[in-house]
Amino acid sequence: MGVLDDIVVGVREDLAERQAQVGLTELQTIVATMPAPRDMLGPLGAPGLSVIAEVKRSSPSKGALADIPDPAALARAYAAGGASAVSVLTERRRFGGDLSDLAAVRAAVDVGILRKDFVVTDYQVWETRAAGADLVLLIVAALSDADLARLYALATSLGLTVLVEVHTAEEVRRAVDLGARLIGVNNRNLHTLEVDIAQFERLSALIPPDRVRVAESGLLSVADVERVAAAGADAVLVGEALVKDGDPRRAVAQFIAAGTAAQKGK
Ligand SMILES: O=C(O)c1ccccc1NCC(=O)[C@H](O)[C@H](O)COP(=O)(O)O
Repeated sequence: MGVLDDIVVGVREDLAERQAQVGLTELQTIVATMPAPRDMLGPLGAPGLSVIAEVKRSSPSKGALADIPDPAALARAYAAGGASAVSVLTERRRFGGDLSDLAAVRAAVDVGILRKDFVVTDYQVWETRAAGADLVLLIVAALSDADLARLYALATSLGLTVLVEVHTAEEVRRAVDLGARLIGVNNRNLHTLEVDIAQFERLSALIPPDRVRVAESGLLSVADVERVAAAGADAVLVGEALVKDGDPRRAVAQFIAAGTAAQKGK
């Protein structure tokens, strides 16, 4: 069993506990009273490089990354630096996250919020919307075509923008066939945890130009961000480099400026 399969087993166990506490009907009642999510395709595809800045405490590949006692404060720094969206890892066992982090970030910033988790059921999509997220991640490698299509349709019907994550040429094909508007190339292989930022360079050309392209994972320096921006990234999703930086506001602003310049020079 690869790392991704292992993570999903734990996610399903934790999910069963939450479902026993809050039923689907209760979530649907909450959602019915909520304002519509922000549409994030426009901001992420706007001219210049957009940054999706992640709240990430730990990871299977690197272990503990940063104490983040106040996710809202970190999110405010990201937004002040110009981040278009904040990604909140809500998986508990491997990433030290929680849905309450997302709620705290929602209350603190007015930019888009991505729920970064391993979404494999309809319940999680409703839960994402009820928590106040604007975007949800669907990982192609974790889903059959039928599940991917059903979850995508549900999420879009709830007003969520879906970030469809791929890592191989075959997964790009599945994402494009699905009609995904926002496609993220994860430079990290979720079965082996190997990272290679050339993966974005290889797959970017396979994504039709009318889709918004996100380069995800392993972007640790300005040079890395410049590289993917020159290869066609409209946006980058960055965790480790930002949570380990003593000045996340400045780090986000620097990535935006460098990436935007690299897009123009390509
Ligand atoms: O980060 C991991 O080790 C990881 C392992 C298995 C599944 C997912 C994983 N990360 C989730 C993410 O997608 C990243 O947190 C995100 O792309 C940011 O990556 P980074 O900038 O490398 O922290």
